[in-house]
Amino acid sequence: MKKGVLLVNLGSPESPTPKDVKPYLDEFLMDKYVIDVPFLLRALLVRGIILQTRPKKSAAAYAKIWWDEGSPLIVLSKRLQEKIQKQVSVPVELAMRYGNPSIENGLQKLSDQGITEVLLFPLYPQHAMASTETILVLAEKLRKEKFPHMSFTIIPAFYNQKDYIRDLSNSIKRHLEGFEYDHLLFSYHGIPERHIRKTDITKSHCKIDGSCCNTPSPAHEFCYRHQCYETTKQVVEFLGIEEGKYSQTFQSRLAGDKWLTPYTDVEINKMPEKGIKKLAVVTPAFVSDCLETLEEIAMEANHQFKEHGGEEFLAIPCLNDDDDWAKTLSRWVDQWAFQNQEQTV
Ligand SMILES: C=CC1=C(C)c2cc3[nH]c(cc4nc(cc5[nH]c(cc1n2)c(C)c5CCC(=O)O)C(CCC(=O)O)=C4C)c(C)c3C=C
Ligand SMILES: [Fe+2]
Ligand SMILES: [Fe+2]
Repeated sequence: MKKGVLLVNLGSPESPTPKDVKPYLDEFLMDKYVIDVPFLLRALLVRGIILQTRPKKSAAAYAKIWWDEGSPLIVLSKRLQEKIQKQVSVPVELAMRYGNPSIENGLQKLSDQGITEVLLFPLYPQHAMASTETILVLAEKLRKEKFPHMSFTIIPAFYNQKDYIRDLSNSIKRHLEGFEYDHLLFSYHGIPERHIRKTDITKSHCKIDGSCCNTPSPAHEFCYRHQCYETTKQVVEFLGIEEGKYSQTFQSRLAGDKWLTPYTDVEINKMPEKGIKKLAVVTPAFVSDCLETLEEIAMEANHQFKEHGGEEFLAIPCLNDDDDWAKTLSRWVDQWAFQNQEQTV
């Protein structure tokens, strides 16, 4: 049995133009794990309302962060894949949940190399139905329909893995060198509160209040909110950041639903009047810098912070293709590859 790895990230449009952003957003927002309402209502909302205006606005935002080589998210994911490939003994392919290179294309490339055992690796530290789960569902559908000779091993959300916390913390520490911050903000991608309730396997634990995410429960295996708090807690412990000098918020909400609070933009705007003049922001829901970190945080939030009286703003880059992080992922891949070898011997 031959083994290979499929790294999967979110994806980006082909170019930062409304013509390419529209089909990308259509695929993304018509995913029932992202906008989780019945098909007709989803089509009405997405195609009848959101896609009438958002592609132009989003394309303008993408244009501000686009690189000569393409989308930062895809370029950075490729760099990570290449670094891992150099350090491991099995083939490593890269795919995107939306747009290209597709998951089907990635599985086909692995299949063409005779690979039957695939390590499926969603590049998300915290589990959410709109990120990890939709990858797993689509990959399984494709496996059943087109690659029945393959089997998958899944890398679960790694929000509390010692190696991840260490690499993330060390990266934050390096970027904070020489920046005397008043406050460190952990800003995570938001999700609608309803998604938290839907992924609660106990169907009763998640109250989305002050205590549920700190009270041990089997629900936490899939609770995005708990996993975000846990990442923050462990990084803060690792770095020895004192109470009051950090906080956690959720960014990038769409209009309509109630999303996880507190909201990043609302909190950042209030900070200068509370005496926070030098703000550092880290975005641990993303392993690769993307629209949401480069435009929404490094540009927009930075601007808003200063408009409200802030003085200095530091957007800490994601782990991207950090050498230690690439080494950690390579070690995880090799552990799986060799463990399986031992099992089959
Ligand atoms: C942390 C992982 C992510 C979760 C969970 C997530 C949920 C989620 N997102 C939207 C809507 C949009 N997200 C957009 C961009 C975007 N989202 C993530 C990650 C998660 N999203 C990333 C990495 C990116 C950036 C992609 C890039 O190309 O750089 C966008 C598109 C941009 C825009 O128009 O603003 C939308 C829309 C929803 C509705 C949702 C959960 C329900
Ligand atoms: Fe998103
Ligand atoms: Fe909770």
